[in-house]
Amino acid sequence: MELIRSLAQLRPQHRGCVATIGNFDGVHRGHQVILKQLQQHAQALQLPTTVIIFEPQPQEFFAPDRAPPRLTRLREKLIAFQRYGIDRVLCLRFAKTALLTADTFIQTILIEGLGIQYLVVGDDFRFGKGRTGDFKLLQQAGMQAGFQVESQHTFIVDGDRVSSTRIRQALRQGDMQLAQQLLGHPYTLSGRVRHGFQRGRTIGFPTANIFLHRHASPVNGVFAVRVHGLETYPINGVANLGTRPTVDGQDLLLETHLFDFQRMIYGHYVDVEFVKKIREEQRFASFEALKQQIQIDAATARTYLETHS
Ligand SMILES: Cc1cc2nc3c(=O)[nH]c(=O)nc-3n(C[C@H](O)[C@H](O)[C@H](O)COP(=O)(O)O)c2cc1C
Ligand SMILES: Nc1ncnc2c1ncn2[C@@H]1O[C@H](COP(=O)(O)OP(=O)(O)OP(=O)(O)O)[C@@H](O)[C@H]1O
Repeated sequence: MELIRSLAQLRPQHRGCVATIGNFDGVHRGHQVILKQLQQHAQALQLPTTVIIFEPQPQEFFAPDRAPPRLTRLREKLIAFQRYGIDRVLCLRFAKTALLTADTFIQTILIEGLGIQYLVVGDDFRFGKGRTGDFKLLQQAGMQAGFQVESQHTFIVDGDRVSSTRIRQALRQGDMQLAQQLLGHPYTLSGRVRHGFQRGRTIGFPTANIFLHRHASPVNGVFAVRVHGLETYPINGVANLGTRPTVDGQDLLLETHLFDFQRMIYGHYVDVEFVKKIREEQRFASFEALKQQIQIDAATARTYLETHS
């Protein structure tokens, strides 16, 4: 898969493709339907697939303080696109794209930049300055410029539209099963294991730490987890995602204690799959009280994972 980081990087060989546009936060089941459609048309037309995304995401650009925490960072989206067989990703800097009217967006990006032949979008897709562009406008432009546009029906689970907002809500409520159903895969956070303050090992719970480098996460609290990327099979564990109020922590940290595992894993890149929420993070009166609770959490997680494999 090829990543094209700006319009300026587009070359004549990138022209002629089957494309879609959007945030694709979570690359959830609604998005997956679009990606599948894209592939089918690309195969029929013998053209490559191109996904157009924006960085930062529009909400993060317009209201950075109010934007909800992302489900997937750029790296995770790219891994998902690759998994779904996408050929190219055009990642546009939204600061520039935000200024384009819908007509200019179509002309400069879709027609002159990519020379698209076929476009697939969701039925509520909006774009361009003031979100004035829609399926109808795309269709009119397509008739003039010679490309086809298809609108995909809203993908629904249990009577409601699958959306990144709904997935965030499920995660906030600790409903990992619903989140998985909407995502089409379990919710996972990835990162490199770093050194912690090493108090964990003094209480018998050494942890693999992943700094999330962000202010907010869609999930918080204590979870039964499966960690991928260390062995050929997943390793069970118990994790806390939070700021560790008991030890006056500040940064958002994902700390995982792996069961029956002793290897040094600093520097390893791992995927932590959130299987079951156990409880919210709390401030404990003492480190001893926290230790006792972690013992209970570990036993709860172990039992759950062993009985739900
Ligand atoms: C399963 C588990 C649950 C935890 N729950 C909490 C919690 O509720 N409140 C809290 O302040 N810290 C919690 N922690 C984080 C501990 O404060 C942290 O692991 C401890 O301070 C040791 O960190 P260090 O090894 O980086 O020094 C939890 C850690 C684990 C592994
Ligand atoms: N449930 C769905 N069914 C069909 N198409 C969808 C669905 N969710 C998103 N899409 C489409 O996928 C493409 C990329 O979506 P994007 O993430 O930008 O939009 P969105 O509608 O804001 O999604 P979300 O609400 O999930 O964040 C768009 O064309 C959008 O219309």
